[in-house]
Amino acid sequence: MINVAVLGAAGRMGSHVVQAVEAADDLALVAALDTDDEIAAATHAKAHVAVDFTVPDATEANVHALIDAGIHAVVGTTGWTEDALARVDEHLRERPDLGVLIAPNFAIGAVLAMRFAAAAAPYFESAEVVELHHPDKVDAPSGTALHTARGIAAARASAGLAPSPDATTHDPDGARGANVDGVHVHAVRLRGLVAHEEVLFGNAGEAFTIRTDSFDRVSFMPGVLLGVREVGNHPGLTLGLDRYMSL
Ligand SMILES: NC(=O)C1=CN([C@@H]2O[C@H](COP(=O)(O)OP(=O)(O)OC[C@H]3O[C@@H](n4cnc5c(N)ncnc54)[C@H](OP(=O)(O)O)[C@@H]3O)[C@@H](O)[C@H]2O)C=CC1
Ligand SMILES: O=C(O)C1=N[C@H](C(=O)O)C[C@H](O)C1
Repeated sequence: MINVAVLGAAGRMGSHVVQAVEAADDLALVAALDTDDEIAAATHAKAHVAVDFTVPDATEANVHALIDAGIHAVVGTTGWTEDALARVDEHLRERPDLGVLIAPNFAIGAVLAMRFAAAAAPYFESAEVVELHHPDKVDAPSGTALHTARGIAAARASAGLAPSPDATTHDPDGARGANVDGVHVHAVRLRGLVAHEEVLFGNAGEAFTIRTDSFDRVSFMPGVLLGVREVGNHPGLTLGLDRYMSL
């Protein structure tokens, strides 16, 4: 039995994780924590793994506290910077027995979309990312879109591709979106949506589109549970659920 604590348990994602853990025969929910609760409560409850779906401003401090407490961490919260990831990596050197998984998206379709986008990237002159989310989301672009764009940019760089063609010289209102390592990323916020992404590739005379849709937050739960079950077998810092899958 794996004892699980959920941080952000009252939130949109955390409340789904609480239900998914409670429904799993091999997992025990031992702590459901939210704002103002101390990580110490997870220690007292003998948690082996903590799942963090909180807010970008809180998640790094939570992960450091979990490492200090000797608890594996599965993190879905977005907003991680390269510097913050480096600090977690450094901290984990003090605890080589612990695993921390930080994944921008736990939906299987989104994990595959990120991998497929990186695989397709060397073969197209143009690439852009459009992410579409519910309007209560606090960060933009989404963590998934950032990861997707960085993967495309790295694959293009490895293949020696020139920048995507773009004649724009006048864009006073930022209509071309965010520029993530040379890949333009556009964020839509619309009531009725949950989490969606399109990756657009173009060559002369053709287009290739990858699209992933999470219509319901239940779509993230199989990936979260995979992370909970596997994090103890993967010491150190892991970025992306694909690292736990045979892809
Ligand atoms: N990786 C993935 O697959 C997915 C990632 N996400 C990401 O997960 C995060 C959460 O999303 P969502 O559930 O929609 O957001 P919510 O705002 O619904 O939930 C966040 C919860 O965390 C609570 N909280 C804030 N600070 C702390 C803290 N220090 N300790 C414990 N709890 C805290 C909030 O309380 P309060 O409201 O009082 O501040 C709230 O209940 C976002 O970064 C989002 O991008 C979302 C979906 C999928
Ligand atoms: O806030 C959300 O809802 C989501 N956040 C994650 C992100 O920023 O990529 C994952 C998913 O897109 C849902």
